[in-house]
Amino acid sequence: MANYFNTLSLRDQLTQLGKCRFMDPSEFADGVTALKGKKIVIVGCGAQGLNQGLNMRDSGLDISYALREAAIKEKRQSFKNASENNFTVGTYEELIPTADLVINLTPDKQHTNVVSTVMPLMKKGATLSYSHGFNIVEEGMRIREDLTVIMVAPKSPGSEVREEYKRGFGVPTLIAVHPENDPEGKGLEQAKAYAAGTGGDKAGVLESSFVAEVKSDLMGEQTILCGLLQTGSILSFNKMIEKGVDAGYASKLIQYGWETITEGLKQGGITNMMDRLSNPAKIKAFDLSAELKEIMRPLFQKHMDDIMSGHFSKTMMEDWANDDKNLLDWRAATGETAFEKTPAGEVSISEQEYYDNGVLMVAFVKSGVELAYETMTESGIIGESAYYESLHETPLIANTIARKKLFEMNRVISDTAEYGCYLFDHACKPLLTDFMKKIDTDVIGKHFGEGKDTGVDNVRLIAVNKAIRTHDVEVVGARLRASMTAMKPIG
Ligand SMILES: NC(=O)C1=CN([C@@H]2O[C@H](COP(=O)(O)OP(=O)(O)OC[C@H]3O[C@@H](n4cnc5c(N)ncnc54)[C@H](OP(=O)(O)O)[C@@H]3O)[C@@H](O)[C@H]2O)C=CC1
Ligand SMILES: CC[C@](O)(C(C)=O)C(=O)O
Ligand SMILES: [Mg+2]
Ligand SMILES: [Mg+2]
Repeated sequence: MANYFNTLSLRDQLTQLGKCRFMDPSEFADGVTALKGKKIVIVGCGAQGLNQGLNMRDSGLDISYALREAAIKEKRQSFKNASENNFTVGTYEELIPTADLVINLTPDKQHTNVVSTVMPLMKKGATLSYSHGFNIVEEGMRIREDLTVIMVAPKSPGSEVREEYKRGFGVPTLIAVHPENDPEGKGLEQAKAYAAGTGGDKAGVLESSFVAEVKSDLMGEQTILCGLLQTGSILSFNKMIEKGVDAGYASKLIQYGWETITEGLKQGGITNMMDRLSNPAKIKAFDLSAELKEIMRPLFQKHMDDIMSGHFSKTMMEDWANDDKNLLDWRAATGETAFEKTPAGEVSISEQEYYDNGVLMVAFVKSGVELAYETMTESGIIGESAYYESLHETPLIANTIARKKLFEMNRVISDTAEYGCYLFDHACKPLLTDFMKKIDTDVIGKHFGEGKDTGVDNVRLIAVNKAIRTHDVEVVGARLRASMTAMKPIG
């Protein structure tokens, strides 16, 4: 199998990378009708499998789970997830031949194996769906010509897919139809109905392509969403310990700080997050962020280049073939960091204190969101896609760190995201050595400017505010957030 993206002409690569249309809510007027009464079988019942299935069943669809025999016999977690929620569970042989739609929600590493096993069992004219297109785009998986191939990719961890649905909304979702597999022209209608079933249509759906989803998803998760939150956590914690800040306080500031400051991001973008700081702290965060952007830009560009060329997927697949040696070593090393091992102290930290004592964290978030957005859009990915994969999803990932630190983040995200996160973190930490030498507790651990003159130069403040507000991620973000709030909850 050859990397599908690399087999395309440059013109086709650019067309597919640039495919991105924000769909009008009226396009979802038929809801789940295109899948109503159809037999839907989900393969795998993990982070995405369970939560998407629960939402679709609550939306009136017929969902069951096909698991490998050993998982059923040994009553593994996937079996418990499905059976304890009263879903029908069966083997591939029992359920796949009956399915109109087979949804593959197993880890990306297993897709070639799973799809090769499932495909011969699928009935003629059925549909196969993915929530991430790695297998199609990076591995070049070829699917039987009579089958329709679609993608419905929630821009969120599975836990949030369910929580947002229960709140009456959903998470933004990318949908796509594989251009090589739409023999009956029904792919888009089915993908729309599936997105409506998960609640995605209530938060905004982009009609995209497998190529655009894969290249933007990999870039977001490796850099701002997971990689930089990991690097920022470890470096900020170590600095506070070096400077004598109480370990329990430092641990709590980081564990819950990302969630608190990115709540500001979620509500009103980088502008609002920065506006939560005092004027002098805002200017300091702006300057730190500019410095961070200069240092990290080549690393962000390397990640994007390696994702585009297929180098990233090639090296990750080599690790798969090597029994996940790098992944497992990096996972173990993360578990041994002082941040992971130090419990959050029983101290009270007010919402505002997370901003005032976490100016460096604000600078990390601003630099990472802007760099990820800039690097993606410079490579042909459309602003809306880049927004979802940078600014929009950062608070959702920050929520996972608040639950159980980096362990929880890396447990909840896909194995592909976890691998990319560690890869970035191991390259980024050494790059920031000199930068971190200059950092003191005024920007991490203590209140910035406490007891000092809070005056600022008006001209500088106006220039800083203008630069923050006119960044393209803010312009695109304000438009998308306005359309999300205009959408109605699930009826
Ligand atoms: N994690 C996330 O939040 C997101 C994930 N995605 C995508 O969703 C897909 C699923 O990822 P995710 O939910 O993280 O996966 P998980 O690792 O959470 O789920 C794994 C599931 O697949 C089953 N499984 C594992 N290995 C095999 C195998 N060899 N054969 C058959 N079944 C197997 C497991 O069951 P058992 O081992 O018990 O048999 C389990 O039910 C991926 O394509 C991912 O990129 C997209 C957006 C976000
Ligand atoms: C951010 C990681 C992700 O892409 C996701 C939750 O969207 C993943 O692969 O887990
Ligand atoms: Mg993703
Ligand atoms: Mg991903």
